[in-house]
Amino acid sequence: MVSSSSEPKYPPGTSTPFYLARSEICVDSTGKCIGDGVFAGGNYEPGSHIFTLNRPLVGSLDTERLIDTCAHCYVWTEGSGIGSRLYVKEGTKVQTCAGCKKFRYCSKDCQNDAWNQGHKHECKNLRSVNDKSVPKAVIATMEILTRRKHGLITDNAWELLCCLDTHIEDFKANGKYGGIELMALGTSQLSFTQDTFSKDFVAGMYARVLTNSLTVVTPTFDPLGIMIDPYLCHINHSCDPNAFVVMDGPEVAIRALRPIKKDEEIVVSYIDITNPYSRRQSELKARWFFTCKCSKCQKGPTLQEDNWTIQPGNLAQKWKEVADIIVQNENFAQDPANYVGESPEERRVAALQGKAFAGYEDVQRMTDPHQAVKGIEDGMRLCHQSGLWPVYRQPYAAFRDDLIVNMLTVGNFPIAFPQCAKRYRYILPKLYPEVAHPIRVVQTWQTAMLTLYLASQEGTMGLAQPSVDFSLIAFMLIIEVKNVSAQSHGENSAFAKSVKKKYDEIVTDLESKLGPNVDDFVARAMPRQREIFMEMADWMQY
Ligand SMILES: C[S@@+](CC[C@H](N)C(=O)[O-])C[C@H]1O[C@@H](n2cnc3c(N)ncnc32)[C@H](O)[C@@H]1O
Repeated sequence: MVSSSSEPKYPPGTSTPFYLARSEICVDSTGKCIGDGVFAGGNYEPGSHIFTLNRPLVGSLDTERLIDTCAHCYVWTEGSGIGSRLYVKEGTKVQTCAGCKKFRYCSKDCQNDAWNQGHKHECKNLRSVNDKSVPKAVIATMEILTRRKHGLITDNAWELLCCLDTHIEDFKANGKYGGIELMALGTSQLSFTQDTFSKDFVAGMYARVLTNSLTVVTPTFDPLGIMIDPYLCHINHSCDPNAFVVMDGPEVAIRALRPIKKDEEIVVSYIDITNPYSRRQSELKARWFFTCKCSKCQKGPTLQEDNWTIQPGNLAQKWKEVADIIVQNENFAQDPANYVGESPEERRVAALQGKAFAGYEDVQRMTDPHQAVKGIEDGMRLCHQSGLWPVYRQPYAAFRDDLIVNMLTVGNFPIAFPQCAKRYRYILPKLYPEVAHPIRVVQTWQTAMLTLYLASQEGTMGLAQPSVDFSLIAFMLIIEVKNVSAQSHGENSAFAKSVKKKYDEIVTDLESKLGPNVDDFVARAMPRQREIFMEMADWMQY
């Protein structure tokens, strides 16, 4: 293995300096630093851009996304029918590569660029497995090996990639190494690189992909696949991050969430940091093999993520009985991820929490939105009726996000809308206190576009009341997003531009109706519409 030095290394083509160096976060049990991290080369204000890479070294789409997403620029051609993905050009379609019949591209340019960047060496190989589904981590590893073999990965990038920890010993300890060796064998054959890389080296690279990849996302954070990059993959985790990753097509930007001082380590979140302490710790240990000691984790289960609405001892009799049945039949209460405490009351709550998270995981695997809605509603009822969950505690809040997405998919806008209002009022400010937090921004945008859609419908689908002006509520939300999208996504991002375009359209429309008095009208009417929208947050019982 190539050892990394603490000497700063700047990636070519980045617009703002950052550097890689020994991280004080990654330490072994004796406190010795054992890993690298990415450090700020300058001071950064919240919402400012730290650096951008034109594209990650390698990206690999989820199997389900191979059919509707460009394998080069990652434009996802499906998705929201209510317009929250306005940054996708109308009519964008993908066409299958005639060679491999596996990847699809949205244009000749994308196909040609992908060909030159490595697909020409992989196309034939992929064709041989055309009718079989190949795991994305295998495809990513295959691309890394093939591209290095053909001189398409520089020595510097290769050295940095090889510095990343394989966690082989951890995989041996958790019994998963056998599976890794098997996958590595398949990857070697698929990449035709047996003459270049040993079996063990390929297993190490495959393991690196498993433990170092980041998620490829759309600008509205729909997950599309995984990416590996020698620079990005050096960024360490914190449950209290000072930066976030945002994508604009293939471009990956790191932006500041909080003030970052020169030489401070840049940290992002690998997981959903709105989860309770024990769940975060378990997930990080299981997937990335470390114990998080960030400022938030050091406070243990004492922060808002771990709040319950009632004390475990005050659970209603009916829910005690439900919990006891779960304790007898499932092992949720023993799972450290659900840990609440040792007393019988706390173990009951742990069992209910485990049941809720298991239900949430089941929903993630469901492809039929009607079936998913049923699973989501069961989960939300458990969280609400047990009286334990505040609306912002997970997985209650995550169930609501999924409910909104699925209600939009099945066209049930009269339910989706008040749920969006509830999320906007009670959940987003709590979970994402920074107004330019990208998740808060895209979820507010989703609500804005739904409201605009409702404004365009005759009778507003039964939601209309004489005092409600859906157009104005939509305009209010659009203004809010427009004011922060440069911080969350970057001024020149396709997302920020699509928001600005929609804002301009609405202003033009209002001017045509109201003449030059738009500002007066908005200033007069908006506060009342905001109040009405806030009242709508209480329309749904849960
Ligand atoms: C994507 S890599 C980050 C780069 C890594 N530090 C290195 O030098 O290879 C992920 C790995 O870094 C380590 N890591 C990341 N964040 C950490 C943290 N907050 N505390 C301890 N180790 C961490 C873990 O070993 C994890 O599996």
